[in-house]
Amino acid sequence: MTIISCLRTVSKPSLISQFSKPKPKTQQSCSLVVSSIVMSYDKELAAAKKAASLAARLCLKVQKALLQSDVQSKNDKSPVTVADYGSQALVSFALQKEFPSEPFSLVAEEDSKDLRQDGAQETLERITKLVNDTLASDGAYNTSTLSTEDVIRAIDGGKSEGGSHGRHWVLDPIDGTKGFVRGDQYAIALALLDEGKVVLGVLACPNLPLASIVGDNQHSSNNEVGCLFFAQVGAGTYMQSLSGSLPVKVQVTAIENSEEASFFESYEAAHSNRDLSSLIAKKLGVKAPPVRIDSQAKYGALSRGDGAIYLRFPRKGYREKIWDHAAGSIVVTEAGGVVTDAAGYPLDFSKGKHLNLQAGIIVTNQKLMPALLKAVKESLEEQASSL
Ligand SMILES: Nc1ncnc2c1ncn2[C@@H]1O[C@H](COP(=O)(O)O)[C@@H](OP(=O)(O)O)[C@H]1O
Ligand SMILES: [Mg+2]
Ligand SMILES: [Mg+2]
Ligand SMILES: [Mg+2]
Repeated sequence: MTIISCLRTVSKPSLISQFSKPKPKTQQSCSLVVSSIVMSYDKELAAAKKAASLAARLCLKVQKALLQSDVQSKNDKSPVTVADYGSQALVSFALQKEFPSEPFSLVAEEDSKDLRQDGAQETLERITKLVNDTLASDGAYNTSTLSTEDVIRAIDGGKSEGGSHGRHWVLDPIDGTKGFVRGDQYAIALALLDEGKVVLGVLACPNLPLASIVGDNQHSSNNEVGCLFFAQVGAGTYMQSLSGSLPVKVQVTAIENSEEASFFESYEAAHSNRDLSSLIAKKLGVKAPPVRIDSQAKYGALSRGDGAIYLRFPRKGYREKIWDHAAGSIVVTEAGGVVTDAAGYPLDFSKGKHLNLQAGIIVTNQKLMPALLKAVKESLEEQASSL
């Protein structure tokens, strides 16, 4: 049996242990190969790319036609649009359609509570029409028209709590809702957790240019927008255009001198402590001004070497959600980057919907991480002592 065919036979971790029993010689050599090779999630990745691309198509359509009346108010005051719900319904529906015989678990940002209120019927019908129109324009799932109840059911497919056992899809149907409403950057972010670890991630960034958004390259002749980043554990990170170009392998920047680095932070000032990031940048000798964009498009941009650092320091008490970082983190780590909390610990996606973090999230390449961690530590101490 060749390495490739051996890999294809292994679709569940439990099968790996079967290889450890005494076996004919060919299977023994196969078990050695399997134990040293990471599992393949090709089928899941293909489904995730398809679902996220479809959701991106829906979002693009809505963003074009966005009216202020589409914006509802949620308890946490963040705007939720018909595109958030439509995107979640589509991805949830598509994944269930792709894997009909497997248990389905989806941890996702939205739920249908507001859509079940009196007066929300018209919004629900608009979402349902959008979902049906998008499915029909693609023709991929060969499905009959969905009812409003089907759409509610699909949205509420995302009620899982996640955790350290089994498989859970993790979805942010529109990350960067504020950017979406402004007409700026946003992402459809989909990841898969297996036994608490992120094993694949897809970021559809409909407004992100294919050319670099940082430094000299930003004046490239290629002004096409719409990127799809995808990564699978052990298999690297790739980018293609949402219009379907061939994927290219991407790598984080190789910069070793922090003075040449430029850094990303949130566009929204309320999402991260800018005084702290500018103190850190100063300690590192960073000369370029911060690049401020919404959503996990920051992780996508970093994965292909636009900029070198991402700094995120929410206010005290804010709890980060796994759907805001799961897909982005594997897209960066598979491209050779490092994603940790402010104390240098890896992010733990196995504890349910939230991440338990020390102070913030920092991202850079392996060479710059030690200097970045030192600058973060010193800056946090300085800020604390000045209070
Ligand atoms: N006060 C706050 N601090 C940090 N993050 C916040 C925040 N309020 C909202 N967010 C999160 O920041 C995400 C956007 O990230 P960014 O700042 O990188 O654009 C939002 O995702 P949604 O837009 O999906 O709600 C939301 O989950
Ligand atoms: Mg939100
Ligand atoms: Mg989000
Ligand atoms: Mg969101």
